[in-house]
Amino acid sequence: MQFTKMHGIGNDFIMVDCLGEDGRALAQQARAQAVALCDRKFGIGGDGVILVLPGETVAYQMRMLNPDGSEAEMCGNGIRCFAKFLYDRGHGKDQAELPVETGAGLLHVAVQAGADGKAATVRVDMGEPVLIPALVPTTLGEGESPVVSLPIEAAGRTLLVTAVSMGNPHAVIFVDNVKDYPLEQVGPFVESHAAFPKRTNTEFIEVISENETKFRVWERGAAETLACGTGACASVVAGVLNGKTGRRVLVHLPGGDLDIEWSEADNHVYMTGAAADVFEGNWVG
Ligand SMILES: N[C@@H](CCC[C@H](N)C(=O)O)C(=O)O
Repeated sequence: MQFTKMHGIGNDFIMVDCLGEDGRALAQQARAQAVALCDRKFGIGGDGVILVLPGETVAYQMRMLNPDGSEAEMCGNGIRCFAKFLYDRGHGKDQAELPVETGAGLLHVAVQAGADGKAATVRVDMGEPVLIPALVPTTLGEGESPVVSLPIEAAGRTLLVTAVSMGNPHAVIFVDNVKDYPLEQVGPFVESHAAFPKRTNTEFIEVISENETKFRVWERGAAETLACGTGACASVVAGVLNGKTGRRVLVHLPGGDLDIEWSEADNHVYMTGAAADVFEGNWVG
C-alpha cells in the first residue's frame, strides 16, 4: 500500500490515495490496519490515517481514522493536508474552491500556492459550529441552549467546559497557564466522561489577548497532539461565547499557528494554516 506522510503544523497523517481502481480495497485495508499504521514504534507513525476517496456528490471525499482505530467525523489539519495532496497532484487546480465531502458535510477548501507552485497554505470554510447540546453530543445543559462554562467533575477537579461540535465533539476549558497544565492527567478523564456519549476532544486555552490564544489539546482516540484544527475552531467559538476573545484569533498551538475566524456575516468558521509533505513510502505490513 503506497502512502504519503504529511502534517498540518505537526499534526501528522498517513495519506492513502483511494482514487484509483483498487481504491475500495485500499480503503478497506487502511481501515483494518489503522492502529498498526499509526504505531510510532512498529508502524509508520501518525496521529491518524486519511483516506482520499472519490465523492458521491462531488469529486472528492475525506475520511479520517484515529490511531485507536475509531473514525472521526472531521479533521481540520487533515483537510488542509487533503487539499494539498490533491492540488500538488493536479486535481482541482483550476478551481478557486474545491468542495470536499466529510463526515461533517460538504466543506470548501481554497489553496494558496507557494513560490514552487505547490500548495503552501489552505483556507477552509469549516461550516457552522454546532452548539445544540444533543448534537455535540453532550448530556450537559438544557434544551437547545449552548453549553457555556458548565461544570463537570473529572480527575478530582471541577472543570468548566464549553461544548462545541465542528462535526466532531469538543470540550473547551480555559486555563491560566496552559504550558504547565497537567493535560495528560485531566485529558483522558474528560475524553471518556459520561457527559460526552461519543467521547470528546478536549482543548485547554490560555487567553493572551482578544485576538491571541495559546492552545493544547487532548484528542479523542489520539492522546496529546501538537495541533488540532477543529479544536482551534471550537476554541474560538468558545472564546466568543464566554466573552474572552474576539471573532478573529491567532491560535498558537504547540506545532504552529492557525488563523481562525468565526464570521459574523455567515456564522461559518474559517481556518487558515499550512500543510506539508514529509515522505512517501510503501507499507508492507
Ligand atoms: N486533529 C484533528 C482532529 C482528529 C479527529 C479527532 N481526534 C476526533 O476523534 O474527533 C484536527 O485537526 O481537527
